[in-house]
Amino acid sequence: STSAPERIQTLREQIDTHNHRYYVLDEPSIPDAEYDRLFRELRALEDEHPELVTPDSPTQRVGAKPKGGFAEVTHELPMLSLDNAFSEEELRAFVKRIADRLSGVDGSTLEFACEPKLDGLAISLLYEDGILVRGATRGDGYTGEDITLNVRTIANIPLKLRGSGWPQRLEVRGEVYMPKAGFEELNERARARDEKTFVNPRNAAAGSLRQLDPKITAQRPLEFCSYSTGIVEGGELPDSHSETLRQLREWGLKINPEMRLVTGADGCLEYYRDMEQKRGGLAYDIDGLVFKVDSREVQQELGFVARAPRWAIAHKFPAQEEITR
Ligand SMILES: NC(=O)n1nc(-c2ccco2)nc1N
Repeated sequence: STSAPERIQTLREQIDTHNHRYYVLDEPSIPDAEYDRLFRELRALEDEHPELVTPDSPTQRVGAKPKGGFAEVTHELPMLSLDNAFSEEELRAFVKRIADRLSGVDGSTLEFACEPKLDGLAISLLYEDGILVRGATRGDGYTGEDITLNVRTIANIPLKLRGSGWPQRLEVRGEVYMPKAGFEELNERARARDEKTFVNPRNAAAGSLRQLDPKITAQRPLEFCSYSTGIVEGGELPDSHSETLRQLREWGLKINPEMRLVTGADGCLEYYRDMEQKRGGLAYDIDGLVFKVDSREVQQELGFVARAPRWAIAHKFPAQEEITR
């Protein structure tokens, strides 16, 4: 028969793989009942052998409520916001400004990575030696709140990276959001209990993440989607943004399946028209799109203006008349 440490290791690997397939690849691999059985067996073995419990075990997602408020986190690299474009002209002007700054580059051949702009809460995840060590809100871009215990409860945020080859210190940035269906169900339950409801999924996500008690956060239908990196130490990332996102997916992080590579302002505007059509049918709220110069070298050449990167723009949809939910 296999020893407890061996059985625990096997169960963890199986559960991590099922989680990856279910939450990141959207390809569930076993029936829920079978998954629950594995999870219960692991929890029972860890109860019998508490000395074998490690923070990255799938059973260690929901911690105890910390005394006092959230600790503060200073972002080593500021999490800057994005400049906005509200029209085709402004989008074209953005691309032209970039081309003008890059000697001899024709904007129509410049590659852009396009992503939906998720309407949630921006957070930072810090992985050291592949282990999730900290989660923080964006805050004002320079200082945020330490919400590590809360982000650990979000099922599609890996507690440890998959595969290998990640930098010793890797900061992953992305959005925590609440899918529309989860938002409706949450408000339905709140109404049934005469509790307060949330105005929209963005507020619901913010409210759920900034709960002091992780047990409450754990009950909220939150998801994470990564869209950029911050600190990278002790290792290399691919040369382009789109390749970096694909690498993050290999390491177990969710990226948005609507991400596309296009060329020039025309390519961005075609993506804008496509996504304007798809928007209503998406499982989550978006308030625009984000276009980023794909080449990291060109991003570094363009740098940032005081407030936002020169190399990225958020192209917002016209504000929807307040739809009654
Ligand atoms: N909110 C959102 O979906 N974002 N935000 C960025 C971003 C902000 C700064 C660099 O990239 N990218 C995406 N998809």
